[in-house]
Amino acid sequence: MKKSRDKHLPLGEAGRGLSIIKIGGNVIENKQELTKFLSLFVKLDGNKILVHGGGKLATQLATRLGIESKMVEGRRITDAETLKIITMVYAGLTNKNIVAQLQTNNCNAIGLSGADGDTIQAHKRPVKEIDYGFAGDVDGVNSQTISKLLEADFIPVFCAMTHDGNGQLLNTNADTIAAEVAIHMSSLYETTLYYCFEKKGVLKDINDENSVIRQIDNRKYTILLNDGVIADGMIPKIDNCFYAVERGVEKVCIGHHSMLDSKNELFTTITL
Ligand SMILES: Nc1ncnc2c1ncn2[C@@H]1O[C@H](COP(=O)(O)OP(=O)(O)O)[C@@H](O)[C@H]1O
Ligand SMILES: CC(=O)N[C@@H](CCC(=O)OP(=O)(O)O)C(=O)O
Repeated sequence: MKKSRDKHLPLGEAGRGLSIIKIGGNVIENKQELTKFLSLFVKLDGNKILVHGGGKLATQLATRLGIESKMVEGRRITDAETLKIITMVYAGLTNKNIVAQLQTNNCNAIGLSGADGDTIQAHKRPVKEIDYGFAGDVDGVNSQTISKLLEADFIPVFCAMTHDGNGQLLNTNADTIAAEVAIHMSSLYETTLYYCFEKKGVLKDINDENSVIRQIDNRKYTILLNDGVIADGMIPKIDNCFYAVERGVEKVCIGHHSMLDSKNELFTTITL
């Protein structure tokens, strides 16, 4: 168990474990899956934090409003109109629905964007070859504030939004938010980060649901990338996993949300 590096925290509290779970659009949009996930989430022992995406729903709403969604390498180009849509979808509809559902399960969830309690500070991504618009790169996470919420028995539920401290909300990928929160919280808690998605883990054969690769280290990752086994959204996801492990997160897993059930051992663990 890690000891607290913070003098203000009671040691007993700070030394406990913390689970950070990220869910994406495929879980959020499927009512039955979301309910199943949330019932597993509430049963998890110890401190916990939920981070959710919802990119698919934002794309659907944008289409209905006649706004085209542009993605580059899995990241949304966020112009002023798109920022309004994602604020409504992520910080509004999705976040509040999840919080309300958790409340029905006796789980005292509190919905947050990075602006709430100044929990996640970011800056607008500088324009290089691509102008991502109002996309935020994370500068810092206020682990003290988040820890105070945990100590007060709140369950933080983060959406995929940060702020720049000058009144500007920014769109930040939910996988990145989960990694950054996990990294900063790992100085106070023994932290495990779970990336939940619709498959059982990183698959050797994308068409074979049971071909889960149980462990991926740096060397194996390079081989899998070269062989084209890992592609699309899985590349930035695994990059986030390595980023988190390299910076002190104890354990990082990718799999179906059923991996939160201690009886299920089929998922992927990322190690250095
Ligand atoms: N080897 C692989 N194993 C599992 N999924 C993979 C693999 N390679 C690519 N993928 C794709 O990565 C996707 C997950 O990334 P993404 O869509 O960004 O996740 P999320 O649902 O968390 O937003 C999967 O839906 C799958 O299509
Ligand atoms: C900058 C950026 O790309 N942000 C993401 C945030 C939502 C997200 O990450 O949703 P999923 O986890 O469901 O994919 C987006 O707008 O799509």
